[in-house]
Amino acid sequence: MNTTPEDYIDQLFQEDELLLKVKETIRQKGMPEVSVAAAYGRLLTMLIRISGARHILEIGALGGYSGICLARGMGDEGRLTSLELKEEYAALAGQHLAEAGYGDRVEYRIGPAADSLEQLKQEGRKFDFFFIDADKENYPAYLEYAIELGNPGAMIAGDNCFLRGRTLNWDKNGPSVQAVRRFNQLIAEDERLESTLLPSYDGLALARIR
Ligand SMILES: C[S@@+](CC[C@H](N)C(=O)[O-])C[C@H]1O[C@@H](n2cnc3c(N)ncnc32)[C@H](O)[C@@H]1O
Repeated sequence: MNTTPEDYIDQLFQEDELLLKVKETIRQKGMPEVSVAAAYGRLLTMLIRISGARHILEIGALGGYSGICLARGMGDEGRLTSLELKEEYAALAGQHLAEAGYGDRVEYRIGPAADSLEQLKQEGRKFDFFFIDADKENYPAYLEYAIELGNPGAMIAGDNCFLRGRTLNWDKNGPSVQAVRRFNQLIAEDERLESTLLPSYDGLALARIR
């Protein structure tokens, strides 16, 4: 009997108690169970640690699972800014980040991420690492903002590039599918980026701003 590479990896690497608790709370509250795959969460921690990123921007907080993974890679100077549409989700994420020990190093901005991104741009804020994981129709716009708000050498990660197979199914052409295809194409072709796309789980785009 064969197992998938993803199941094999998930069995090898166990999530710690706090991350399991975040997932359980999301389940109990009836929130969407769409936290980043555990293996990609670990990858985010590693990328932030390796790159030394200090100013980190997350788009889509949910219950704080990826926020904890991002924060775990930060050094003492690291700060996480997280954009979330729903106030109750941001509150829960903030609670979990506090439990993880990062309560004083995370800022939540509530409302449509496009508005918060414009506000951050007006404030002249710059970031070293972006994790894009919110409404798919705005992925191309979020990528453009990330390039504008990124310091040279900043990294961009974007989750769900395959939309559970819909991106790869040419019979599917809804607005989210078209937007994610456009995002993937920009990731591949934009000359301001060096980039790749990891094919496991739901697909993770990785780029570095030149
Ligand atoms: C896939 S979940 C994020 C999961 C989270 N990054 C994690 O892995 O733990 C997407 C989140 O984006 C939020 N969201 C949806 N549309 C948004 C928008 N226009 N602006 C900001 N956040 C949005 C949703 O409320 C949801 O919490």
